[in-house]
Amino acid sequence: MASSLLAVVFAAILNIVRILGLLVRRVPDPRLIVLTDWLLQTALFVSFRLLTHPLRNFPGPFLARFTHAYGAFLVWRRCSHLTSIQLHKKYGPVVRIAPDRLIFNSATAVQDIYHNPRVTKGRAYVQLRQGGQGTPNLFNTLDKEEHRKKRRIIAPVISERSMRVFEPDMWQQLEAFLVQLLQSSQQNQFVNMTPRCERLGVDVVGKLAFGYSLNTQTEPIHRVIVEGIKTRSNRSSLYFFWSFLRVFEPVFDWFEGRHDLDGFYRSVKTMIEARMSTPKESIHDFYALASGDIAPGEPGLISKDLWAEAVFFIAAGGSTTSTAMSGIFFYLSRYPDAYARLASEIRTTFFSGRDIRQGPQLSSCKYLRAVIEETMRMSPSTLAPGWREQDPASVAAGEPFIVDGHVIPPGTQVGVSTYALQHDASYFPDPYEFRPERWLPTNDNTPESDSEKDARVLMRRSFVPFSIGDRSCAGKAMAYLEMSLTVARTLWYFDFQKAPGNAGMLGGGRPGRSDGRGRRDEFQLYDSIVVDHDGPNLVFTPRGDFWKELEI
Ligand code: HEM
Repeated sequence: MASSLLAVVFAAILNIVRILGLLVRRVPDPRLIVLTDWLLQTALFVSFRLLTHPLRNFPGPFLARFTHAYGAFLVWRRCSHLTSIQLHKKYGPVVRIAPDRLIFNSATAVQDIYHNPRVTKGRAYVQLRQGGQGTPNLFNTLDKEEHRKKRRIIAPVISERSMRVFEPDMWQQLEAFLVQLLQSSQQNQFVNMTPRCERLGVDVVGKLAFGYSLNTQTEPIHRVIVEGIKTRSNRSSLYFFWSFLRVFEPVFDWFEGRHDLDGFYRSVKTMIEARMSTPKESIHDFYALASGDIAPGEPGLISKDLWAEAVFFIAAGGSTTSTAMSGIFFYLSRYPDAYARLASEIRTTFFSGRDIRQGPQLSSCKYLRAVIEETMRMSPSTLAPGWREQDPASVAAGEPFIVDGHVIPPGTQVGVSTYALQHDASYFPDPYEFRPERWLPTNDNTPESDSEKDARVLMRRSFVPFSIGDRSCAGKAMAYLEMSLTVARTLWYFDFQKAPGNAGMLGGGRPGRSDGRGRRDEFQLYDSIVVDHDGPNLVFTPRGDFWKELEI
């Protein structure tokens, strides 16, 4: 109320100043008038933001109070996850990172934001629609009822049950991955795991989405999908933070070209068209399971709904798992004890590489699960906070929205940096140490004390790589299956270590850097909607004659 009153007063002052400006137009130098007008407007704007903005009492960098440019600059430098740790150290568990955005860093805030029926996705997600206004998909729908409907349609495609039917297709793609590793090992070449895992991820999701063999692992034709996903993601992450930047789209096109983006869209179109000409029920895929509810379009045309879901599905399923898998290979090549323990678990649980399938034996590999979780803790596949805001229905009902004890004004977007939270020493002691054991029960038989139990519960609640609540990842079962099969089968057929010399350093930090990238044994991530990375470079050696099982 007070702030709207002040806004009216400021507007009145501004108008008086403008009228005065008109009156003095006889002054010979009009530049002076423009300058005075501009200075006054700026002074009024700054005073308004400092004195009356509903978020004025939240701490944060001075510039972030006035403009989204501060946060957008961090996104552009691809380091906002690293900076959020520094900001939380400086300002505490809540930081104002933009005029209308707050980031939090506590287990309580995670529950208050992501597990809260009064909350919906923030309006920033509209920027993740094609062109910033296109048809909403499951991921960027804001309306809760519309989201529920979409989720009911798509969740069965990637459920645990669906994965039982889909596993042979995943297996086939994984076989190609292993054969490629074998060939590199026979040619004594080291392997950069980032492109290998990216191509595996895309091939798997292409099969699941439209029963289509993209074969990016073995042929170059559709590899542009991987680059296209990255280009789209880099731009979207800027718009996700500051929608104004979309006006520069033609400039980005001019500098970067649209080759990758157009190639990505062309490949998706090829897949959909090929699938639409095949009988629907003949393949177990997204198209067969979901196209009854998502109108596929007139014969020969792809509907906007199907297109929006397909573009997201390919990107979500293809890139996230590849980040986690590259991270797992990175950490195993740096931590010999973890490598030895995991290799021993895999090699004693199964009798042959052919037995490594979904089921109780794979589930019994507790250390494998711990390695996956520890990797996703240290190097989560999504770095940008998932922005949320109070649902309009809750605002209309006059309900309060409280996060970690703070009353959040309507229209404010709030989020948690998964990276910062998962590196908070109060939840994860020695947060930069890769220690899968933290996810396992202790071996000794001494019962857990109350404080140990509390610490374990708190650690679990602060581990959120898939997010939580009704907008959490729908593809979790698929992701765990893909990561488990890939790592277990690789360790069955091969031993690996980091490449010798400088090549072996790829993927790690550079000692001496003070920007959060100074840790040699931390897998370096570059912030974007789809996280970017490079490496590790690894040398593979086949184990005995086990490789002969592979279908070359
Ligand atoms: C390690 C692998 C993965 C990680 C860490 C991950 C993480 C996430 C996160 C954090 C979200 C919520 C994002 C937000 O709120 O902005 C999300 C949403 C989603 N993910 Fe994943 N994801 C992974 C793999 C997959 C896979 C393989 C699929 C399957 C194609 C998938 C499908 C989805 C879908 C459909 C949503 C939207 C859910 C909704 O809004 O209802 N994800 N994922």
